[in-house]
Amino acid sequence: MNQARRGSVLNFTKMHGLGNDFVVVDAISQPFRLSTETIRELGNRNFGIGFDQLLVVEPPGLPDVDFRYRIFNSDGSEVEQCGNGARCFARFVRDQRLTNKKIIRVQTAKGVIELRVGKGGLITVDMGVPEMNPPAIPFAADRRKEVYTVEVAGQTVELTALSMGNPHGVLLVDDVDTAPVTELGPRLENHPRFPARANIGFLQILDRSHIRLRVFERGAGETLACGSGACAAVVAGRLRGLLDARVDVELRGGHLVVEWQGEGSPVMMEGTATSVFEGQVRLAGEAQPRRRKSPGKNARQGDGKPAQNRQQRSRQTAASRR
Ligand SMILES: N[C@@H](CCC[C@H](N)C(=O)O)C(=O)O
Repeated sequence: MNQARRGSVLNFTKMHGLGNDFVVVDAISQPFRLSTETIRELGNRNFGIGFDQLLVVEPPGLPDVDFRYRIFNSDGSEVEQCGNGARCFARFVRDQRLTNKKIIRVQTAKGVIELRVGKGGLITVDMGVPEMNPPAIPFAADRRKEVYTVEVAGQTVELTALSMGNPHGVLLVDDVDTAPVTELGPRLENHPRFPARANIGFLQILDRSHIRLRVFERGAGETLACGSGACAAVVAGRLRGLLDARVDVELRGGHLVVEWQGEGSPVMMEGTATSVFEGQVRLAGEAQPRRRKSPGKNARQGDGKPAQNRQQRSRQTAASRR
């Protein structure tokens, strides 16, 4: 096997959706394979680049699909869904000229999602049909309910459990500013009733079409916004009979519009995607095998760690919101 010199360079783009921030990597045009440890190091805000999620663009493995979309939390875990990431993914593949389509079909670990690039840079994501069946979430319960009681930290809380492709628990609170996000968030994320862990949303209803939301994300902690969490919150509010079909969701980092017509319908989410800068990181450790001239469909390249003398070049420093 040919070996490139140690310390290969990985090109990336730093992006965010309402402050939920991402490092996005094109794994079609460059070799990419990172260990869990390296992803954690790159995600570290003090010693790495810093991100809530790492998003990887790969060639699709299915017909009639444009790309494969892989998502890693900053703790290194690979997950099924990321709503804000999906909007950034759509903007990234167009900015990088990997496609010029306005409707982009993307393969995720939980099926195919569709991204639509609209006017003014707004991107709409069809997040799929929410799943409320406990084993499919997964959530430990003998039957489906709209509201479950859960014992946590010596108290009983009520939550709605559902999957948006990834697992969510949603609690109703009077005021998100005083909600026990950092106390209950990590405990519920790791609660035994969520065997795959979960994202925990704290939902405040302002009126039937306006909510406020904070989300303690699985594998990333509290983020400024969570797209799948916003969808889960609207579904939870609708299941409880508290919300209309189209809802403005106010998160700490900005607003999203989420629409759900009800049982059996997909959830639609609309919002912005922002590109912040492009950079390079030099990866030390394991040598990166050279990419062959015509890589096979599933070709994967070596493993690497961020080097001590990491270089990041900022080619575009001003954030450009579209
Ligand atoms: N920030 C995301 C969700 C990312 C994945 C999540 N932390 C999980 O583990 O399921 C979003 O915008 O949906």
